[in-house]
Amino acid sequence: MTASNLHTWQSLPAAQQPEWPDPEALRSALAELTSYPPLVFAGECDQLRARLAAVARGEAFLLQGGDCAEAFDGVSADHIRNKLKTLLQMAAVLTYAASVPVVKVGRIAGQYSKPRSKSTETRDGVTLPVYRGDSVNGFEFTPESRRPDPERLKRMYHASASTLNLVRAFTTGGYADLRQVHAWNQDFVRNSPAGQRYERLAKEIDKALSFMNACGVAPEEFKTVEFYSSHEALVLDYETAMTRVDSRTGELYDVSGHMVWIGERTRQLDHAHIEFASKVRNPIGVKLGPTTTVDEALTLIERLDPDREPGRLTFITRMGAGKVRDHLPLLLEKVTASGAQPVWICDPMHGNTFEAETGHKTRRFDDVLDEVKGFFEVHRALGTHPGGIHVELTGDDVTECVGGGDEVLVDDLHQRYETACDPRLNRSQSLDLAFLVAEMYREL
Ligand SMILES: O=C[C@H](O)[C@H](O)COP(=O)(O)O
Ligand SMILES: C=C(OP(=O)(O)O)C(=O)O
Repeated sequence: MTASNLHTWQSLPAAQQPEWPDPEALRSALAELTSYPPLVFAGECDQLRARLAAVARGEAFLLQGGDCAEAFDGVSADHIRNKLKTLLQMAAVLTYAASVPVVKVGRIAGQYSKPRSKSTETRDGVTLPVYRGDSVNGFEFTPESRRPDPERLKRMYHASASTLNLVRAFTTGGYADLRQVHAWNQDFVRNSPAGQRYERLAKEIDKALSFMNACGVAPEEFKTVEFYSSHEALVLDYETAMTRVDSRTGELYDVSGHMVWIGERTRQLDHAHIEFASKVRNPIGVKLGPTTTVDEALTLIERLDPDREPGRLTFITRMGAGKVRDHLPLLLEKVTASGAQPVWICDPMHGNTFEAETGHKTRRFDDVLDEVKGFFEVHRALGTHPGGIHVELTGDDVTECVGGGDEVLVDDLHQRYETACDPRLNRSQSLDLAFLVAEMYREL
């Protein structure tokens, strides 16, 4: 793969791209981005591919999660720590309670662009461009803020760099040390039912660690955590500007994140996003909604993983709780019969969104759980591996999804509804989900 054929996507239709009003400003921002250092190293992407290959073989479980849309003003130590803490707690639950190695991937350090159902938004008779993520325009409903501004692509790079820097510091500098399992459970979550359940599990982990310590075993793996970044590769100009030739191999890598995925709205086989993804060596995810046909899934494999390399391709199914049991079996059966071995994970969020009577976009925790259950049932019936979950979550105590052990009611939604786009699980709902998924995994 050479840099010269990276641009082939530009002759194809590209859905969901911003309409930048000033082409010269765009060119200048992209030229600057092209000169910036990579955010991740190609060798790390290869390492993640190897970890995902273990998931594809049924030897590990993928936990992918984070914000629906990261925001520039969310780049603070507290926000980043809380998100990471949530993922570390979920991973501890899954590893200990389901006895499976967990590959940890954040929707983090690059998740700044959103595909939208409509290109405009109307309020009180005023129509403006829709908010497409902080990489494109502002959330505030004013003409100035909603005007796409390519300078934001540079801010996205810097916000991703600061986030990743802190994540690397936390995960290798002692914060993610397994002996900190209790410390991750301080603050508001501690007294929730999930927090209390977690505390009991953390005590067991402590005991196991003390026992191993007494036996003279203190593996380095307990002190640091391998953690990877991922985001939707949506704004192709940005992703292209962040793609580099790997000096070791001469191959192209999108160095804006370790893993990138193509969304449900941009996975058309003859469109630009799949063409772009086919050119880079990163692990690639593709969202598969309920309308996905067997032919589409097989062609995606042909386009993105022609060598059938385990770990290269992850199918992220997001069918909806009411559809997963009907739509997933045929896809899974035919893809497996074709000899391909993608990783299959379940996004139980995007097929289960609805508008509550209060006007908030929300999701029911029970629907989220039911979709994961359906996903596990289908895999169990076909003898394939339910490889992981992909969740929109936050470490903060928000009220965006209804239900969970520390129940959020529809009437509570207005209290701390902070998302810029879709509703996320809060920390205790995320922990609830991890415990329930661990139970499902144990029963396989
Ligand atoms: O996260 C997914 C999509 O970007 C989101 O669901 C689109 O939301 P919309 O239907 O409000 O545009
Ligand atoms: C837009 C998203 O999901 P989907 O493409 O599945 O709708 C997302 O995960 O942010």
